[in-house]
Amino acid sequence: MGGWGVGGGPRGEEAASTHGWHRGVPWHRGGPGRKGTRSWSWDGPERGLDAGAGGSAVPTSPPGRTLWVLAHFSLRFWANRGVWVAPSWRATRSPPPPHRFYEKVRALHQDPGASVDNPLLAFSLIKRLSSDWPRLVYSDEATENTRGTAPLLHPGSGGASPGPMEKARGLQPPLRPPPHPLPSSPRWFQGGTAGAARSRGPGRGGAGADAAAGRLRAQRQGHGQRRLPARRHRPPAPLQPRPPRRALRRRLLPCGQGGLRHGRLLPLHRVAGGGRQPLPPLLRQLEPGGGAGQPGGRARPPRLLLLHGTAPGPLPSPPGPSRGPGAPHTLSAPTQAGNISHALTLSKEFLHYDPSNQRVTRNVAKYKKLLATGGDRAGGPLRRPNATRLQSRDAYEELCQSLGAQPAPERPPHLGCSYETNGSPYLLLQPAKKETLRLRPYVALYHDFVSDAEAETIKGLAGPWLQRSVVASGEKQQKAEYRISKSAWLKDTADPVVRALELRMAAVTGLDLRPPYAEYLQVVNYGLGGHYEPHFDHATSRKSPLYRMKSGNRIATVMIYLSAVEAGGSTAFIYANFSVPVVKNAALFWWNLRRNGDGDGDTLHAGCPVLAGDKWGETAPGVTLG
Ligand SMILES: O=C(O)CCC(=O)C(=O)O
Ligand SMILES: [Fe+2]
Repeated sequence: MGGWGVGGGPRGEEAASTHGWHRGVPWHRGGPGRKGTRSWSWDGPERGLDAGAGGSAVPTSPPGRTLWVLAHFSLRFWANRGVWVAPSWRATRSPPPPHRFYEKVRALHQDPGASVDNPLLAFSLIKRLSSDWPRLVYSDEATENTRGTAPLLHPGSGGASPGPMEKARGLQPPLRPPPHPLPSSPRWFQGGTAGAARSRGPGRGGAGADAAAGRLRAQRQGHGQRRLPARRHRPPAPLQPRPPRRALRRRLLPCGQGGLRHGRLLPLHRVAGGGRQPLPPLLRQLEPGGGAGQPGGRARPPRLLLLHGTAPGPLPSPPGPSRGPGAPHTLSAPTQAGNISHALTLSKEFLHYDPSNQRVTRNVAKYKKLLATGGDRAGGPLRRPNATRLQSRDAYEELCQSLGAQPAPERPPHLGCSYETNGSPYLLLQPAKKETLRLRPYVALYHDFVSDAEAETIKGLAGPWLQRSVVASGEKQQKAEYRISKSAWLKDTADPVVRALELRMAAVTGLDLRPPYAEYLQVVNYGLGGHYEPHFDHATSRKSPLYRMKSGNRIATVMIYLSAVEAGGSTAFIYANFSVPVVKNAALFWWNLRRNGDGDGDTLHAGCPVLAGDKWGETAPGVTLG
């Protein structure tokens, strides 16, 4: 005990026991507001019985219940055929639509009362506001309820002369779904929730969670026996796997079992160049604190950063406070999510209340032009073609559900834990604690690679500069739906801690991380549901701009986990069929290229959706051998 390995701990079992803890809001069996099923749903009676003093008129004794159900359905039968049922009866005997509506509202109001500091509750709250409430408000029950209660509220509506309330307010039109997603459900959140849902985390779909748990159980019983989907283009067999260069003979240590729990994750990314893309005018317009079109606005660092650039510029100064009265910052959310038509709707609504706002007036003109010219489609987040049909998707989802490291199918003697100096004087006094996780592809985890203080420093330095992460898309860098996170780049001159980390990484890996051989460190932050779907870190096409960079293709990646996460967030190696849990302060290392310089197809990997917590990482894709 007291060891520091992750390779064979009981994490999978822990994960399984907590899996599926969250069933979301208890909706009706027939689904919210689904036509055809709702009048035959048993939810009304069942909920009435369960609810006790919750206001239900449903009898609790079996004969009474049977009678109630018969009366209930015959009432529905005749009501559906237009036969009048006395409003007073309906009002006192739980008429189905208001009853169901009431139950739904009540279910949504059920709250354990715990603090939203708990990330799971925070997620559940956001989900409730984002998707559950709109579903309820625009449900069939709500519509029927409105219609059904209109005669009660407006006694004159049945006859020729309108009642007093009708006169004042007019007849209520039936509610319709909103033309666009509500402001509370920006795409980034939907992307995040989708990611989390794929991992069967918080959310509805208990059946999915059960199935996932079942798969997980089966998987635990046959360690690493899962069948992977066939690969289309299997790259040539790798040359001998190689540990980092100049590895000295090492003493293998037993890796402690279960000594580590899901930890904090701090990946370090380093990106060559670090140049920045000019802010698209549209975004600059909406930029809080200045930018084009903001008289007197201080020059702001651009919001979009290039993953690869040419001339690293100085670290920009932190964002200043918002300027301009009533700057509609919230409007930038749909714009940045690529939903220009929604941004247009919101901006028009904004102008309704503040017609003199010049900035929003200009934006409205811009959005209209963008929509007319199709420019909105060009700027939206990148979607992966046939993403749902990716061969690797099932394996990705399974690995992410397992929430931890899978034991290697075989445990050759060279897998395990060791102290390493790698021939570096930097490591003589404090050797690196290395856990070799896999040989093909070569993946190692260096435990306690950074201290808590260093992790906090890095997060503090990067925090003000975090922007939505981008991916390479041809010559450009673009936001992508399959990468939901924020990132910032750190030059080694930003702080002595950054420089120290670079030296440590160089010592441990034997790679030269000085410019122009490596990219800047990239700090990544994943919120709830944040994820990075399966990808390669190296360029897979000769046409990629990576090949034209001085540094060449990315030979290896180091990722430091800077924070712990409560659930999810593992780094999954899809083809290699294992995932590494987030271990705070540890650094994950893998080679992206084979010895001959070809990309290693076995390194397809992903950042699993974060289910609870906040995942920070710093990555450094090294690009040349030292
Ligand atoms: O977050 C992770 O676990 C993986 C991140 C990653 O692969 C990347 O940033 O390239
Ligand atoms: Fe990656």
